[in-house]
Amino acid sequence: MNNSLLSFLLEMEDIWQTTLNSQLTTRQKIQFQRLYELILQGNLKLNLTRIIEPQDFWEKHLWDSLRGVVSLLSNSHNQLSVIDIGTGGGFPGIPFAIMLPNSQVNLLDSTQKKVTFLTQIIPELELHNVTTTVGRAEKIGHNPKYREQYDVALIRAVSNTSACIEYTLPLIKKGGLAIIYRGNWMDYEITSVTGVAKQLGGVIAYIDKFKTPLSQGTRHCLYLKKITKTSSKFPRPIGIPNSKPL
Ligand SMILES: C[S@@+](CC[C@H](N)C(=O)[O-])C[C@H]1O[C@@H](n2cnc3c(N)ncnc32)[C@H](O)[C@@H]1O
Repeated sequence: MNNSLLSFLLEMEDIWQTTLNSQLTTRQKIQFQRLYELILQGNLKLNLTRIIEPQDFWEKHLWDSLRGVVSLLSNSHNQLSVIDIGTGGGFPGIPFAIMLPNSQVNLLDSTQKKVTFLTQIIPELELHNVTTTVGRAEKIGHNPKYREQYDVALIRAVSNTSACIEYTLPLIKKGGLAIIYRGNWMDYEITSVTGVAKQLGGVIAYIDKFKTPLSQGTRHCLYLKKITKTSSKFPRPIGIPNSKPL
């Protein structure tokens, strides 16, 4: 077994604790190590990620995935229903599920091969709180099995912000939270984002700006709260939210 991530996790324990408000159990450390190994194996066939060095994996996949949900991590008993839209190799959804085992996480991706891979690795990670769905956010957003069913929708590196809002808000319940992971953010974007959120029944609750702890990369997370039901005209048909942002 290649233990390189595990030893890095141990080295970084203090940073993890202070920046992510949480401590890892032995089980969680082993799950992260196994996830790392499985992603490296998966990469041989599927183009899952270019982030493969242990430090980069720790910072850009594990830490970054969890920094966006830091306010939820301090209570490991949280029982939330969560969807990760465009999850790819399982980020941020799998780290979330490892840290919050009482929450239910649905990993959604439009690429069958990626979802097949995820379905295979979930039992290997001994995760009992994760399901997978293959499909487009534009389509499942109209399916009553998924529409307005989630407390939290996560979305990282999937599309422009307007499309991310159109993908997430229809899927969350009134009172739920959409968390949109971003690199850079310009203050002038607030006007258009406020307008798009309003059309979908949401408001901006908070915009968090932070730096990653090792490479000091700038990150932003947008937290949108859903305050009214989303109109049935959203999401628009496949491809439209991305090509014709609201
Ligand atoms: C760049 S990857 C990001 C993966 C992961 N979220 C991460 O941050 O590492 C984008 C993923 O979104 C998926 N995707 C893009 N548009 C989608 C849509 N409309 N519905 C569902 N999945 C989508 C793609 O198949 C791809 O796996």
